[in-house]
Amino acid sequence: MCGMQNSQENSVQESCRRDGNRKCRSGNLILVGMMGSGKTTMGRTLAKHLGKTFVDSDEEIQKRTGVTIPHIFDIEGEAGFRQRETAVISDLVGGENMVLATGGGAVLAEQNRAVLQQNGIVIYLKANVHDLWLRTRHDRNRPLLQTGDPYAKLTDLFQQRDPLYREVADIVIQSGKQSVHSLMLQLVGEIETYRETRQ
Ligand SMILES: Nc1ncnc2c1ncn2[C@@H]1O[C@H](COP(=O)(O)OP(=O)(O)OP(=O)(O)O)[C@@H](O)[C@H]1O
Ligand SMILES: O=C(O)C1=C[C@@H](O)[C@@H](O)[C@H](O)C1
Ligand SMILES: [Mg+2]
Repeated sequence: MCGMQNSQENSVQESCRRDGNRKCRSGNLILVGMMGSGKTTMGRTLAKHLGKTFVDSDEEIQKRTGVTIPHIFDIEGEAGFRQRETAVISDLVGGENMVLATGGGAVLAEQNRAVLQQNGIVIYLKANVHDLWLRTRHDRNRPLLQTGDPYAKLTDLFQQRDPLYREVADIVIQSGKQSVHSLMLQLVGEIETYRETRQ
């Protein structure tokens, strides 16, 4: 991290200390959004850039169970997976100075939405359905998209979830054709602006 980024991040943390609530003071940044919106990819890049710890709720579920997400869906169904997801999120949000990438369906549970909002600045990584489809079409690790028409499934999920992502988000950032790195730099600027307005 260069000196300028350090001083920028210090001033961000200083303004948040004055703010006094955990959302800001924890130093946590929480990414929500659809499958393929880039939460894992962007989360890793953002964490590295800001010197924060990167945590991913899907990865944590797989680590704890020792099996893949498709396997959990096979054995326990989506309902079983959601219970595990809620338990993992409620543990992970206790951390500090981290970037937390959530699973695409994390916002479905009201309990998750509440704890995400309370424990960090929530960023909705928004992408259009066509881009989501392009990014996920060759991947077999997303059980909800293993249907005859994943484009239609993504369209349905987007319609159902977009209001929930917007409800929980402090910042909404549109991801499109720009590189992950330039999107990350734009996001860093938006986080700084968000924190300044909370002084
Ligand atoms: N801004 C971007 N531009 C182009 N491709 C991207 C972008 N962000 C992510 N990708 C690509 O899209 C794919 C899915 O990204 P990623 O796994 O980060 O999504 P996710 O939001 O974590 O999905 P999930 O909710 O299923 O965990 C990856 O192949 C990644 O390289
Ligand atoms: O959008 C969803 O419901 C999901 C997204 C992934 O991150 C995983 O959490 C799982 O495949 C379910
Ligand atoms: Mg992910």
